[in-house]
Amino acid sequence: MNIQPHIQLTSAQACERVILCGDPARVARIATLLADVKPLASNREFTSVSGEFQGHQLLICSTGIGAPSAIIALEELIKCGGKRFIRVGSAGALQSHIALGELIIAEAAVRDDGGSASYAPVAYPALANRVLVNGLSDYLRQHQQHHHLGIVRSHDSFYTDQELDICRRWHQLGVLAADMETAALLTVGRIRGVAVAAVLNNVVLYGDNTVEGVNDYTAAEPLLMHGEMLAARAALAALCC
Ligand SMILES: O=P(O)(O)O[C@H]1O[C@H](CO)[C@@H](O)[C@H]1O
Ligand SMILES: O=c1cc[nH]c(=O)[nH]1
Repeated sequence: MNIQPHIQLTSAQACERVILCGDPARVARIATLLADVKPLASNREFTSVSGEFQGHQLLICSTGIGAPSAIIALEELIKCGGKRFIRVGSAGALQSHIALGELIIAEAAVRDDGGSASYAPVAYPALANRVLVNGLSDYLRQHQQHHHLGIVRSHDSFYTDQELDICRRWHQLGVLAADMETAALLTVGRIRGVAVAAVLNNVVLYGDNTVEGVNDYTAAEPLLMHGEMLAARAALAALCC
């Protein structure tokens, strides 16, 4: 049984259903929704726990920031038996009708990342798994939670001098929000034949300062924590239906 070099898991911890998130601290917060939680591994940016939800075994694993580490986590989790993945992430809105803490379900993603480009030309679409997308939106609709469905953009840069112009361009094209991992996860998931989707918590209003918005995304911010836990509940429902 080979131990995967980065996530430090083996197929002995096999779990078909997986929640992915960027921040390792989010793993413990999402795990409060599970029963029988067991810490599995913590290596670099990859922290994982297992647990049970409504009779189903699940794994939660952090992926760090950006496409390369997200792809590494996805590839190694697939080797450990992962088949269905939902990213519970955060994003910055690219449209002014998206409020703080509101959720965005990615139907597809603009591939402005370098990681997915090493797998397929950018003309290859980054498309979410339809069953998981429906599961996420069904849960939010049933719980009367206003949410958004559409295209997000995944990027590699935070601090270039062109960020405002880049955001304005994708805003004009109707893209809903920006994150850094969704496009890579959707692309590599498709290529590997596993189901992947993403539900993103809006932590920055369109037009507001991105750095300040990301800085405010802490466990002390109730609106953003509400969005995070709602995203996690929707992901659990979609993975376990
Ligand atoms: O909160 P997570 O899931 O990490 O998502 C977003 O936050 C990070 C940037 O601050 C990037 O990883 C971006 O995709
Ligand atoms: O623009 C943004 C805001 C939050 N997180 C991102 O990845 N991008």
